[in-house]
Amino acid sequence: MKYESELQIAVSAVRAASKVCQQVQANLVTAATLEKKDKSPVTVADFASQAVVCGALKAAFPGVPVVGEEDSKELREDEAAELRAKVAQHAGMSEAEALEAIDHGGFDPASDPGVTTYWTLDPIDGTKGFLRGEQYAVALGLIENGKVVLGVLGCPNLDGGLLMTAVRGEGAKKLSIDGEGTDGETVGVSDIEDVSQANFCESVESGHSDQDASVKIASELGITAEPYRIDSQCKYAAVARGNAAIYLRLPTRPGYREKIWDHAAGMIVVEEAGGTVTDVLGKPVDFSLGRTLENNRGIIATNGKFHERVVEVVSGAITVVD
Ligand SMILES: Nc1ncnc2c1ncn2[C@@H]1O[C@H](COP(=O)(O)OS(=O)(=O)O)[C@@H](OP(=O)(O)O)[C@H]1O
Ligand SMILES: [Mg+2]
Ligand SMILES: [Mg+2]
Ligand SMILES: [Mg+2]
Repeated sequence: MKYESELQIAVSAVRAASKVCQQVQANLVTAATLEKKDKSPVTVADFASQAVVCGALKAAFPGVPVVGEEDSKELREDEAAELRAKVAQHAGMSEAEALEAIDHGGFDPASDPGVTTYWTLDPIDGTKGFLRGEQYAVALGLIENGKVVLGVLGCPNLDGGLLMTAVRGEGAKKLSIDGEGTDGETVGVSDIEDVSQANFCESVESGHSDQDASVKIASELGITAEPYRIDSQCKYAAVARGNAAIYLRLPTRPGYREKIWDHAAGMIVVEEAGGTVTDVLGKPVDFSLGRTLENNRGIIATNGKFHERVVEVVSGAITVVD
């Protein structure tokens, strides 16, 4: 199999980071933090998760850079001493090791177009879901020449903890988050062919996807099922295993660019499960342009049976402003 050692390391790193996140969610997300809308639990988990994954990638593949969502700037400040200690404790590292590992994720592909192979990491995707005690994901993808070739998506709260993996051309698999190794059950998209019978998933947060537009689009497609709102790249997992046939992420404001780590792992999992992923205008998703998907707007993922029809209706229903 291709990418065998990359997959092995990625799976074990995402499993370890998922456990760190589960522990933080169990210990630090409380009724009091929910009440106060206190974001500190996710901050600890975000940094610790990035430290764990980047530490493992740096040890195994020192020459392959990582495009991670977080950096250690805030964590290095004097006022962050307490936070820094918590991060190191949850990551199981010294403070210096944790800071160094986090900064291994500081690569920007736009800064060096000669580098065409890199990892991209979202240490916690769906931070708002994490804080609500709901769904979130640890998402790691490997990019080569602008395309995702491998993805590992940890979904610690989905069905008691599952992990989806995909290697380009080799299908998508479902593994337990607590297990070992990389063997798993093959997953496949829904086989619904009539779009009116499909259901779609979207963000819980209305600021991340235009939920008013999705109501109109669903009605035009003849879809009557309620939207399935779920946080994070768990939406891609839902499409990959047939819980939803469509994922709509519709631009909410001009100027926003999707981040590569918000899509790499989820996208390859859906594609390898038999689905199709493009942006809202039907363009292929280009991961070669830096930390963002500069040339794409929004996302449409489907089971592949009526993708063009969905793109057509979405293109007619929304105006994409730069
Ligand atoms: N305006 C806008 N449009 C689109 N996307 C945005 C926007 N603002 C933020 N983000 C990114 O959304 C990521 C969270 O994704 P979801 O919407 O799937 O999850 S959630 O409903 O917020 O839980 C979230 O990822 P995390 O920061 O990792 O949680 C952001 O990178
Ligand atoms: Mg994210
Ligand atoms: Mg994140
Ligand atoms: Mg974020």
